[in-house]
Order: sequence, then C-alpha cells, then structure tokens
Amino acid sequence: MANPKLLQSEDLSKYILHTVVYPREPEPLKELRCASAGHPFSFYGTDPDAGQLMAMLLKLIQAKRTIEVGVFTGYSLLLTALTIPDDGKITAIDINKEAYEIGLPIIQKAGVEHKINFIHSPALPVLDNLLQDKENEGSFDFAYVDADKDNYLNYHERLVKLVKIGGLLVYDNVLWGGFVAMPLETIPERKRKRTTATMEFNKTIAADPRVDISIAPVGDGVLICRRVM
Ligand SMILES: C[S@@+](CC[C@H](N)C(=O)[O-])C[C@H]1O[C@@H](n2cnc3c(N)ncnc32)[C@H](O)[C@@H]1O
Ligand SMILES: O=c1cc(-c2ccc(O)cc2)oc2c(O)c(O)ccc12
Repeated sequence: MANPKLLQSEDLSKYILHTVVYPREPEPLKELRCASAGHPFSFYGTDPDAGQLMAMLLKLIQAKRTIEVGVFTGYSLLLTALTIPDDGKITAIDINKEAYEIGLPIIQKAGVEHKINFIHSPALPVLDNLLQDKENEGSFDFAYVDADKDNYLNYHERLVKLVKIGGLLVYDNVLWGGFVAMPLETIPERKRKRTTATMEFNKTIAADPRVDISIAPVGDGVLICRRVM
C-alpha cells in the first residue's frame, strides 16, 4: 500500500515504491513485510523506501558492527543482516519480544540469524552497560534508531560515543508525518508530546558539532548523522 506521508501525493509515493523500491526489495524482506501486515501496529515497520536508503548507507561505509534500537517484527533488522558481511554483528534491542518472534522464522530461513544478538530490554540501560566497557567506545560502524521518540536525544548521547568517527547514526521518523512543521494547535492532542520531542531532537542535533547531518525526506523522514569528532 502506498503511503503519501511526506510527499502528500499518493501517486508519487506509489510511483517511487513500484518503480524503484519493490522491484529491488529482497524476497525475505517482502515476506517479512507481508507477515507483519496483519499486526495491529504494522505501520511501525520501517518504510521500504527508507530501508532502501539504509541498505545503501550500510554498503557505502561497509558496515560490519551495527546497533539497532527498536526492532518490532524485524524489517530494518533483517535488511541490515542481509546487507552486512557474513561475519558482521548486529546488536538489536527491543522491549517487545513477541513482535520479534513474528519475523524470526523468516530471518532464520534467510540464513542470517547468526549475525544477530537480540536483547530483550529497554534500550537505555543496555547502551549504558555497553559504555561501561571502554572497548565499546567508537566500536560500532552504524546505529539505527526507530523506537520511543521521546528518548531519541538520550539515545543520541550514548550512541555518538559508541559509533566510531566516520560512522553513521540514522534516526527514523524525524519529520513525524509532517507535524514538526505545523502550528501546535492544529496537531491532534495525542500527537503533540511526540511532535515537540521530535522538534527538540532535530533542533539539538542541528547544533551538535560532533556530527555532520542531512535529513532525507523518505519514509517518515530519516536523519543521517556522520560522527566527525
Ligand atoms: C517503530 S517500531 C520499530 C520498527 C522496526 N525498526 C522495523 O523496521 O520494523 C518501535 C519499536 O520500539 C520498541 N521500543 C519502544 N520503547 C523502547 C525502549 N525504551 N527500548 C527498546 N525498545 C523500545 C517498541 O517495542 C517497538 O517494537
Ligand atoms: O505511530 C507511531 C508510533 C511509533 C512509536 C511510538 C512509541 C514508541 O515507544 C515506539 C514507536 O512509531 C512509529 C513509527 O516508527 C512509524 O514509522 C510510524 C508511526 C509510528
């Protein structure tokens, strides 16, 4: 299903998905997307166009050691596992193991489970724990965050230390369906807290000298940060 989200044009979204994204989507990812479609939160899954960009970034930096905060049924996780080399490793963290178990048989069938260390936990203590060991500092090539939006700044503070200089930190949903650019009073009340958190996050990252940045308006808005110091 096409999702007009940011482009505001269902036809253009459909065009992009059907012309350049779906024809190149690996079969296991298609299968995982279909297996997740019946889930009440199926919209949580990383958008396939954002996924395509993510795979490109992983390849460009030849990522081997990655970390993911927010797994759900595993679309972005499987994408990463299919993209990094056979001896690559992904530390993947989520509080929801049931959702991960929906995608797990497909991950196993794709022959990439050995690259995954799934940690069933809130992410912050896991990141803090990793930082207890100095050896983990600057040891990751790539980090992907697609979890509780209110914590993005907390994740950034930890991940920027865990990712090496020259490595990438990628954040999903930074344009939050376009709400970040709307007057607050026009935004449904239940969406306001996350909208202000996302606005605050974007503003803070824009002023963070430790990273180069770019927002790609694919999916729901993907912020790419490159650690520079
Ligand atoms: C949008 S979904 C992730 C989608 C996933 N990247 C994909 O491609 O399918 C967000 C996930 O973040 C997880 N989550 C929320 N709060 C969390 C926290 N504090 N620590 C770890 N995971 C969390 C939720 O359980 C949910 O599975
Ligand atoms: O509508 C959502 C909500 C989330 C979300 C909310 C709270 C959490 O603790 C985690 C995730 O994430 C979304 C998402 O990643 C997306 O691509 C679309 C919509 C939502």
